[in-house]
Amino acid sequence: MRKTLIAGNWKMHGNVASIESLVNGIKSQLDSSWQSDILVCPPSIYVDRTVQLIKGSSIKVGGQNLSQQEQGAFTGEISGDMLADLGAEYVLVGHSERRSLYHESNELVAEKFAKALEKGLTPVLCVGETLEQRENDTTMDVVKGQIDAVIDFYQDKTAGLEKLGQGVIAYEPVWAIGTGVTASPEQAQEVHAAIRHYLAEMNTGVAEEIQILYGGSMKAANAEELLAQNDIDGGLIGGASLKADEFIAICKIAG
Ligand SMILES: O=C(CO)COP(=O)(O)O
Repeated sequence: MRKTLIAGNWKMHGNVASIESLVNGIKSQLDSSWQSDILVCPPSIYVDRTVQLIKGSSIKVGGQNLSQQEQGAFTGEISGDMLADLGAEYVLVGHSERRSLYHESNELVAEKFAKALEKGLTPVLCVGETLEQRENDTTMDVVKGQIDAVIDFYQDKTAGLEKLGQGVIAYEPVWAIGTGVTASPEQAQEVHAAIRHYLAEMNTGVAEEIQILYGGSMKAANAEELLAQNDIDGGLIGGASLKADEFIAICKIAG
């Protein structure tokens, strides 16, 4: 039975005061009977503070990105060790904004995925197609390519699949991110099921167990329908995760 994961990606938003009020707002409304995991991914500079703020609650903290490098002369980069050192448990890799704005290739994202695992962090591999790719009917080719790169990073396919299975996948259609246009529950479920089917052809255990989150304009008003789909195991939420009441409403639906 896959556990639901509700994750907030705060992107480059917030300051000390707003993050304090956001975390306290979420914390104060948590219900200990909820079965889902709750994760927040602040900007890296606020990871430390967020970890302090969530203390005493079940909320987990993740980074939004990490370097594929171990350490050294890489000005401006954040290593997996640093995130883990501060108490982060997860890290996003390959968010579409990183892929498009910072030219992160599938291969680079695979390196980051591997580095995260090596450091004891759970990588959340973000995958998804642009509107043009969807219109050209290449959604699954794109998504498979993004997943294959992670598997192929390892010596053999069996090891690669096992490593992939230690992470989380987030399907985030680029056309639905920050646009207010959500994939319909059917559209999202179709891709989630296709991802699971693709993995099942290679390793049924990994396919059954891996959490596949949906991301792209998810909010309290559409979360119920999306989370009701068989292959949607949670959400990766941007804008709606910046408001405590809205985020908590989604967590409550996930229950
Ligand atoms: O990119 C996202 C989460 O990583 C989704 O962002 P929005 O929820 O703002 O569309």
